[in-house]
Amino acid sequence: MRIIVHGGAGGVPNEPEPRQATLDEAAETGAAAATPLDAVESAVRVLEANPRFNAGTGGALQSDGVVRTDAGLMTSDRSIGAACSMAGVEAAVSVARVVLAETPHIFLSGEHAVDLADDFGVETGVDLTTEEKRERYEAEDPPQGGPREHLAWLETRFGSGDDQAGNGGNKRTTPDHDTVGAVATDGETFAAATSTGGRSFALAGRVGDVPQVGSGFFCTEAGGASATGAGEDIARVTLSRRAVDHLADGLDAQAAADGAIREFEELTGSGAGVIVLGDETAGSAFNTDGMQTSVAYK
Ligand SMILES: NC(=O)C[C@H](N)C(=O)O
Repeated sequence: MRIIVHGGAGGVPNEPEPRQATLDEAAETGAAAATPLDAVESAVRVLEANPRFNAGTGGALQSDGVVRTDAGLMTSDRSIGAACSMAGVEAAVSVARVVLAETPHIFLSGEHAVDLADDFGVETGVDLTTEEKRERYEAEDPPQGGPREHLAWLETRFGSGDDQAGNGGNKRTTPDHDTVGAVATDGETFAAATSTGGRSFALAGRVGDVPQVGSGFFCTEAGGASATGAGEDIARVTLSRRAVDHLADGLDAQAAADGAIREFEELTGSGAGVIVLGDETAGSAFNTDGMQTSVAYK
């Protein structure tokens, strides 16, 4: 098994070493798995369980102070599973896998996704909030009332506090850099997965690129990709699909990642990163200040 994992694109993390050690552990865990789907699920679960990453435990708080998790995965035969807006679910990637394996659908949301998790043995009711993120939220004088009040509150706080409309607003320095993802191959088939707590102080119920096929993740027989960064802008350009299309056009994984990020920047002026795995090659690219990755092979 060959696997590449990422720990999110954004600013340079405060403590890169322990994060890198966890990414290496995730890659090793995935490389030891039996199938590419098992590989990406098990690798992402290592990262979801670690509060240093904005996925599962340690996820970003939305405007109402709740962490809601999103994840998506896909295999090269175009099987897809995604789940979003789940309160109290650490292993979002495993819920996505339940959607893929156990339902005739590709995407489930909110309380129904949590019910599905519960019924299929994925733990629910987990406290995903870290003290540090709770304190950061409380210090921002949280909004009361309905969505209009929340929108007024998040105007100056969401992400890096810049314009949310695209057009270069979601700057490269966005602090929300800890989404996680993995792409794996056994030499014959591929799988890709991405998982996140979203973006800090987003409107309660907001869902970004991560569980949207082609945006946060994509996979065909040409290879797979997992994206991270300003989710609204990633969705605008379907970043992961773009990277995999470059593989299908014959580029190697590094050139595919570079091309996709170059186009993303030209089209949005925003910040993101992507990991790509093709036939023989792994690649990654980002236009933010940092993105940690790890590759393993067994
Ligand atoms: N840090 C991230 O990658 C955030 C994620 N792309 C989202 O918008 O939900």
